[in-house]
Amino acid sequence: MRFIKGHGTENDFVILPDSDGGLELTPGIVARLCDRRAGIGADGVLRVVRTKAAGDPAAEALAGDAEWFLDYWNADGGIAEMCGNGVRVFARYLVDAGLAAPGEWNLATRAGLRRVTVGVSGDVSVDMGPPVYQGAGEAAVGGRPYAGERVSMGNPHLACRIDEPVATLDLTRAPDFDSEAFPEGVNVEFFRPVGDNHLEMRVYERGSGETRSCGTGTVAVAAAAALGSAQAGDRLPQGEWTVDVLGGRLTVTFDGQTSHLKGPAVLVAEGEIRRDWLTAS
Ligand SMILES: N[C@@H](CCC[C@H](N)C(=O)O)C(=O)O
Repeated sequence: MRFIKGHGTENDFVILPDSDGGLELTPGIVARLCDRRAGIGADGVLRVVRTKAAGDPAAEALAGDAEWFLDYWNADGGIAEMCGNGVRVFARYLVDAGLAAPGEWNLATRAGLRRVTVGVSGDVSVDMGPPVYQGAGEAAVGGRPYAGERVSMGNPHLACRIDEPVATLDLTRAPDFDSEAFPEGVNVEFFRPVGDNHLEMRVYERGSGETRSCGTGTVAVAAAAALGSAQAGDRLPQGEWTVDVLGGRLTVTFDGQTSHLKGPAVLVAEGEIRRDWLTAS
């Protein structure tokens, strides 16, 4: 099985090319691939499959609008609806492999279509869709409660504004959250304003633990920070936000209708996964 290793602001992925959908990926295989000591190591797996061969009727319904489907898996083997950094790295891979031309086109994800803008090299940007505000929520770290804003970016987020530097948080263990509010689990972000439209953020991802970046989380915190500037009701924010994560810097732009995420998407290595390792229990 061929693989490529890539990352977006150090949110890292094992990319598995599977154009015609022959690969039988299981939660166990994904967890082993993502294992940082006994596997390749990653925050998640991106299976690259033609939308019409995705093996998922909801995805295949998007085949007329997007040639490729992002089949995203978290490091623990769970599936997620969307991955903002993953989409960007996936697009970089498609262009690098000659499977898509540089330019602007749709990708299919479990959260629907996402439009990417990708050149021959450099940053990749993606239309992430409008953030969906879902009201207040709460998480706790080491027994200390943090109030946050629930935001859906296709996947669930709780964006908690804090006053102290994010470096002071201990995220070695998963934050506690209300499982009735988040029956499917949640990605929990902690952010602090550090300048005009400028935030720092750390994230504890559902299914992956603390990661060095999260694209959907970045948009969620910018949306939560912008909430005060949005008018009550159905208006969405406008403006550009810089979000510093442990692995670098991302830019989030709101135009009153949707959100765009822009940042680096880097391919690092490629190789073969040994069949004997893959089939060993
Ligand atoms: N790192 C990703 C988000 C990956 C999915 C997330 N862990 C979930 O379960 O929803 C990003 O860049 O958005």
